[in-house]
Amino acid sequence: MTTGTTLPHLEARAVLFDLDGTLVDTLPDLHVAVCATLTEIGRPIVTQETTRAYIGKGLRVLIRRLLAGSLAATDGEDTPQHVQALAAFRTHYARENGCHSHPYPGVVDGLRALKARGLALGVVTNKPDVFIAPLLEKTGLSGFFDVLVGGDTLPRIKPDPMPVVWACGRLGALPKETLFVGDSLNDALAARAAGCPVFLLPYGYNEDQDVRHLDCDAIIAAISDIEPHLRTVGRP
Ligand SMILES: O=C(O)COP(=O)(O)O
Ligand SMILES: [Mg+2]
Repeated sequence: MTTGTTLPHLEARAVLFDLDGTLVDTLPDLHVAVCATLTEIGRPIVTQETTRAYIGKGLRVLIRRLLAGSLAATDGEDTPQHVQALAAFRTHYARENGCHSHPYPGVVDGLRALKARGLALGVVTNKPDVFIAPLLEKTGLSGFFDVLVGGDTLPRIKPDPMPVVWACGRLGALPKETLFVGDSLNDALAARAAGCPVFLLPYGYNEDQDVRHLDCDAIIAAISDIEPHLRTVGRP
């Protein structure tokens, strides 16, 4: 793993981005929707730091963790209360999505620079599909991406490599020519298993862990740090 000025130079045709915690700081929206959901089902609200720790493995796991009050609660059967909480969250988040969220510093400039170089760009997120386009629209990021893969596009989500491999295929690029940029273990595992080089950002949500301990090719400070370090193979 390298940081700062010692970033590796990569040859790339395409760049895939995680969404929550990488391109957009969505925690404020998610937290308002989490608290509204807990209130609706008669549970005490949680702190924003708890919501931050529970984000990452998709909506179903977020709800499981909230109802169990534990980061470890990732598997199991859905009870009627899970089903009720999931439905409530979808309603509340549809209202809040994009209202209090902002792209991180360097995102717009960084995406513009990559686009100007002719690279194909995509998003691979565990966020449910229905929320992706409205969020990109409200945060001024729609129009940059050639493919969007969400939490229900395919049978598997990150950390499985399936959505990453599929997105590479849609962009006409081999995984080894596609840089994956994310903020979490789910991203690093999915991208590595797919065969992509991986850059991670330290400012996002990584289920309470420090990304600096993860297997990646570089930790970068901002999306605008990427373009100077890419050699373009050519647009597919
Ligand atoms: O919805 C989540 O759990 C996380 O979404 P992400 O994959 O964009 O970080
Ligand atoms: Mg993320």
